[in-house]
Amino acid sequence: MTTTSYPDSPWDLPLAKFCHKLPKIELHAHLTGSISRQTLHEIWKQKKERDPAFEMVDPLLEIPVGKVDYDLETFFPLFTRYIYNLCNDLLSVHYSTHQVLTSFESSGTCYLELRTTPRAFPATGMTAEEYVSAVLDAIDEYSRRPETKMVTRLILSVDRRDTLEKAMATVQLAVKLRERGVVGVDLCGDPMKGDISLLHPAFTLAKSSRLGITLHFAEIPYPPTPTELQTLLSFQPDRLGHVIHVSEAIKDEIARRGLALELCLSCNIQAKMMAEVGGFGDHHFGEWYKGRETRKCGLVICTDDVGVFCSDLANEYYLVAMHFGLTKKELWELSRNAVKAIFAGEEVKRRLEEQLMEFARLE
Ligand SMILES: CNc1ncnc2c1ncn2[C@@H]1O[C@H](COP(=O)(O)O)[C@@H](O)[C@H]1O
Repeated sequence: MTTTSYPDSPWDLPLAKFCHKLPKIELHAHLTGSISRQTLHEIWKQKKERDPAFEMVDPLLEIPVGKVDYDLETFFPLFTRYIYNLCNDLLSVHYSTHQVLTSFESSGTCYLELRTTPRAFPATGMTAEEYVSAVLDAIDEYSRRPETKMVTRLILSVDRRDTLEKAMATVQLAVKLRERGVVGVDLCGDPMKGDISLLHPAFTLAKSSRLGITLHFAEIPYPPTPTELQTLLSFQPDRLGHVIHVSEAIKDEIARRGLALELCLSCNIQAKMMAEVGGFGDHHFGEWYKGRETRKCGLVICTDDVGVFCSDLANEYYLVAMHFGLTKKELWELSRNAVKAIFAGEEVKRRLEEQLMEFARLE
């Protein structure tokens, strides 16, 4: 059935179509984790054609279609042992970024803050700055196409295992590339590794440079240092990702600061990150949404790693409606509220707000 068989008003569309059509804001998407298996396969095929001796296993065998049950033990090595070795040159970085942007836009994303960890590839001689530059070139090229409507900005990620020197270099790179669309910094990586307190000066620099700060927060019940959450809050973040294993006192503190939360349902459920492995209805989105008048935080629905967990942003909104009973109007409000949490400036916010108001008037 084609969309033309439905009435023009989005409010009359079946829920799944409505979720697709709704202009949505994506604020937590890791570039490499958002590359689809098909795109990885195409990159692999091109490499194999150029060099028959190329030895890597086909991505469709390494990451079989339909497999989404990666947990924290199996998830991180997928990048370090496999995808980073495949996407390690200008061509593959440019192509994969283009494909990721295309799929976000086709799931109805109107504003995307993509994030990636600057890294050098000794095997091909590409430096960390060249890597980020290649990503920005691909974003530029995509954004300039007349048919592109989605606005894209970039966040640079510090990995929890980075040295302070590397973390400082990432923040300095973010400052240097601000004019090209870098809006903030993130702290990510395997939550079971690293002493993040060593990275404090890097986030102090990010704050004083007026970059947005978002941090992966409370992904596991017992982080490597017991005071990790207090330390992370001392980095003065604007937004927090995941926010799973938090005490009532920390929840109150998050609300007191009015931080925005980037919540990634499919990732948390598939990777079994919740204390009690339950269904979607047990996700903490429900608690924050129900208590939104008491604990006033921006709640932003995000995908995290759509290439691995295979649920796009439209489907994440659909899951929210199905499992927490949100109406179409409430889904629209969720997206509209997410605009307040973006790191881009007032002009972009104003345009997104207009776009959402325009969508609402179509009734
Ligand atoms: C459970 N969710 C998560 N928690 C923590 N870190 C995550 C993550 N999902 C992805 N990453 C981080 O993002 C990198 C891949 O994208 P980029 O190479 O940066 O584009 C991963 O290697 C990991 O460090």
